Amino acid sequence: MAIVLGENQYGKAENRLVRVERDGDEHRLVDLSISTALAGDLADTHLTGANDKVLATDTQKNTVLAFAREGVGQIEVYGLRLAKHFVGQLESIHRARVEIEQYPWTRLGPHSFSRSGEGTRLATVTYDGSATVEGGIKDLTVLNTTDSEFWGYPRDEYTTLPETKDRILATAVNARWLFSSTDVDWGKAYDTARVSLLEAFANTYSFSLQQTLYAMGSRVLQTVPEIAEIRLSLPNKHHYLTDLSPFGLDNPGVVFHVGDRPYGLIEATVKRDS
Ligand SMILES: O=c1[nH]c(=O)c2[nH]c(=O)[nH]c2[nH]1
Repeated sequence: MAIVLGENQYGKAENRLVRVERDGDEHRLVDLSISTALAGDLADTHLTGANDKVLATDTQKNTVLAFAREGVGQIEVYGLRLAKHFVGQLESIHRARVEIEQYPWTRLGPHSFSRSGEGTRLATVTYDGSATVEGGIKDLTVLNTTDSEFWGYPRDEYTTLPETKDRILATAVNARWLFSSTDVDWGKAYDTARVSLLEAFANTYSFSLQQTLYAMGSRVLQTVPEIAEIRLSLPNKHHYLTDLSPFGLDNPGVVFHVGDRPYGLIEATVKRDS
């Protein structure tokens, strides 16, 4: 039986990096997690342990930190700088993937901040001679207290879910979008995509989370021309109306208990037809 090495990559995962920008009395904060992953002519280290083609993961970590000295800027640009550097560094490295998460902070004062819930910004840059950039957002928790129904689904011997003409709809948006170019105003694209997701969620009268997902994805494609497609993964954060009748109380849509798990997970890609 022949045994061969399959696909492989290696890197330093989840480098946590905070950069403080002190130009002036009002400081700015950049809070990131960066994961690097390199691939290429790396059979030797797996098969014989010869490491002459391996850019050490410790070196990758140091590079991530050293590059931040000069400035981070938009995370897509920082990712592109790093990915191109890694591929240029050793003949053996053919592809670099840099995944960045940027945690949001709200200003409290000139040098004070609080972590905010406006969603974690994501960027994944892949460089193998040409560059691919994906943006995204995760942990953007949203909720509509009404304008959500779910009914008309088939019933079989295992169906117990009552149909509803009024429910809470809540999710934590997890979205990734593929840019068709690297010549993009990254900050504007992110802000526009984020606002579009929120507006479409808030303004869609929903008959299913699937319908809301499609509306959210469509809105992003309508408002950010450089985005070719968007993948959405939306957990349905179920809110169950609590039965208060044992206590002699009614419950006209006031008290809910929130289900943790299991949860519905609604996922789809929305893309341009071309
Ligand atoms: O929006 C929903 N989509 C579903 O597919 C589904 N399934 C379910 O039990 N509740 C819901 N809600």
